[in-house]
Amino acid sequence: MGAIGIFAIFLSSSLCLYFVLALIRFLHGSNNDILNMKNEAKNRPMGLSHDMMPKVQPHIHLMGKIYLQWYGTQPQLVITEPQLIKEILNNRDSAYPKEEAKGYMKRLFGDGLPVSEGEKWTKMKKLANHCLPCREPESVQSSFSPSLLPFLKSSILSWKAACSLFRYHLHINAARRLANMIPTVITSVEEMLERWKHQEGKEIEIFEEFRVFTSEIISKTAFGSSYVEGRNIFQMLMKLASITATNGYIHRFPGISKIYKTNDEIESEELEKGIRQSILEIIKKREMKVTTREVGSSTGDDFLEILLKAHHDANPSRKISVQDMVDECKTFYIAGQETTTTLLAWTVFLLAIHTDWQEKARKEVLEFYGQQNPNPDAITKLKTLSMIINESLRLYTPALSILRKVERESRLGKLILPANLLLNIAPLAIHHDPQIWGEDVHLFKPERFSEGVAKATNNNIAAFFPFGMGPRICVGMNFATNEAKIALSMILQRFAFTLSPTYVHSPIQNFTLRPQHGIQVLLHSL
Ligand code: HEM
Repeated sequence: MGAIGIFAIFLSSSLCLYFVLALIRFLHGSNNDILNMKNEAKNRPMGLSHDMMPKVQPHIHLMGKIYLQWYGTQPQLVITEPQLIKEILNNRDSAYPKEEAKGYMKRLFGDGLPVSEGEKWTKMKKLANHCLPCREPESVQSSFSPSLLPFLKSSILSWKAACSLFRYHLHINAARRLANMIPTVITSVEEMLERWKHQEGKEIEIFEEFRVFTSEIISKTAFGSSYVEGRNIFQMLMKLASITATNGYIHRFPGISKIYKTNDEIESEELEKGIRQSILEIIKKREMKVTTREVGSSTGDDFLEILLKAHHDANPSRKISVQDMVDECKTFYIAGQETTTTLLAWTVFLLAIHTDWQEKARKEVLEFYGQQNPNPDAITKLKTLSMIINESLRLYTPALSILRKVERESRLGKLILPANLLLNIAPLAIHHDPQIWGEDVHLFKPERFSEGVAKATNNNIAAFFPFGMGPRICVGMNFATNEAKIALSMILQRFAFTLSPTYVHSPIQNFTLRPQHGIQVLLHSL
């Protein structure tokens, strides 16, 4: 039968594994090992050591770079082999779809874009791409009407021409969206930096600062409302995300929640209802604005406006429901804010330690804008800042897990995977693999990216994928990196910063990879 057959049988005896893993967990300590690391934090160097990854969960090493761990009540394969990752994420036969959201994940995302599949996903992705500065090859295919596709593909020339035309349209569209978002981002950075002025020479906690900032940006650009209006939703979503993160790996017998609900389950249900109610109010307000709007005036084509238009679309195949609108609003709040906050906070942290790179980045910013505000043209040319952001995304990858399931029995490399097996792709582990990045993998060296991502990864696209890859690549990738570049440029123009002696290094997994005790820096006006 061979190793492959034995492996398949091994996986199917899931109940047996449940007890094995429970025992390992008992022997190794709690499932919150990474959370418990704070006690050792003071003695730890300022990095993320490779051995932190396996410690996230008790696991069994299966073969090569494949591990087995337990997710809730299901076994999960943790894959840290780039070749296999590429195969999974680029698969186009629906062999590795997203797992249907259940329990806490369902309450958090509903059936929104990150968890939906099939036609619904295509429809929602188109809507999201419509309002964010994006560029992804998948859009080429999905943007032509299905009835036109056979005609366009009938000749290689007409297909190539259609793709070029579409790419040009995307380029113009992306540039327009970037130009649209810049004034909003600049205003919010200015407000944040105005607060910072009064902290000259004092300590400031930047994770919280960036949380407020990114919340405001996503509110304004996606919903046209202010952060204050959305504050309640944010607080509830953050609480729900935190409960989801802590409960993700907790073992409960299937169906037990129907008989007995934990405090977290009760609280998460209430949060879900509260979030839905608040989002419905924002939608209602906007709907009233739209109906009473004077002819010719517009609140722009922000995401909410695009969702509302789709909700009222006369064509049933394009129409979306009220629940779809709520789910997508939640997605934008959660996916758009938490990840970008993490990126900004760890980048400032790294620059606060590596003041030589802080100086280099400042020099570049001053060369491009002087004391002027960032402009679309210069933003795309900030090479040093892009290298720094990439290195920050490599060392402190915000999204720790990319989850898929095996739809039907499939061959992956040398393995035959049984249907319904969960796959956990771990970008952080790949980004910290010394075999890919060299022995200095844990060091902050933005120069790795001086000749682009392809060169840094030896053309191995699956060696660096902080935004995922393939059809499900992040729709907010350009939005997030542009937002980060604008904020960092404006900070560098006005302040020098160093790490405060009170800072305790303790990165934890709580939905994203975040600093458990915040990041304290000392500000010096320039
Ligand atoms: C530094 C910032 C960000 C990081 C690191 C990040 C990371 C990711 C990753 C890894 C995925 C792929 C998940 C998968 O394949 O299962 C993803 C998907 C997604 N992201 Fe982001 N993201 C960021 C910012 C944003 C922003 C600003 C938005 C929205 C405004 C956003 C919206 C989404 C959505 C809707 C998806 C689902 C796409 C799909 O399933 O087709 N993200 N993101």
